[in-house]
Amino acid sequence: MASSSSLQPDGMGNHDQLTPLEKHVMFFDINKDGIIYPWETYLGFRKLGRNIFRSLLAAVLIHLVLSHKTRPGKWPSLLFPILIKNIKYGKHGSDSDAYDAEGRFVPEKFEEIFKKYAHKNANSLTADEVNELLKKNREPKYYFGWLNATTDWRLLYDLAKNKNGELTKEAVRAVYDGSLFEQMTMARENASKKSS
Ligand code: HEM
Ligand SMILES: [Ca+2]
Repeated sequence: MASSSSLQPDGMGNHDQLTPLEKHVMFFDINKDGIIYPWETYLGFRKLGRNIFRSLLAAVLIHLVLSHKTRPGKWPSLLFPILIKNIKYGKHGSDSDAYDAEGRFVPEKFEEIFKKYAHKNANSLTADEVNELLKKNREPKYYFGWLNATTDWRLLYDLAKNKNGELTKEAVRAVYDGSLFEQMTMARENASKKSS
């Protein structure tokens, strides 16, 4: 049966039925109505500790790129909403394919990332290894997808690298199932409680 969370009209309240890609973006849907507006993305990035400028930039770019892909009809909405139930249409090329076309997680593709690029340590990626991954995943002449993939991975590396400058397999796994963002905000909140 469904979890105890209240069901929204579009079913977004029921986490059990969400695909991993839907869970990946759920953190940014602050009022959990199934739609992410640019100000929610902005606040999500602020919660993750990004500064005002970077958070604004991320919100503008993400919504310019993804809003129309997830909305029916050909006219853009001036509020640039992203509909979570259609987030699979936001998939782009030059990615790892660890999300399939339906937004499901593909464990083999995830394992492949570490088999191919984790040279120094089998369970983590250095900055150079992330760059190598991006170079190898790059589809020729498809600059848009590559730019998107670069932003995803650089951002992930920046936010989630450990004190040795490595991105652990655990952290990458958690970005795919959507739990990383909650974990990071909890860690930040605990750290600020301790220091106050
Ligand atoms: C700190 C914030 C974020 C980080 C670190 C992040 C990171 C990532 C990573 C590493 C991937 C996997 C790419 C691959 O498999 O090669 C990904 C995929 C994706 N992300 Fe995010 N993401 C963030 C926020 C968002 C937001 C706010 C949205 C939209 C509302 C979003 C939408 C997507 C989509 C649609 C994909 C699938 C792309 C594909 O596989 O082609 N992400 N993200
Ligand atoms: Ca919302």
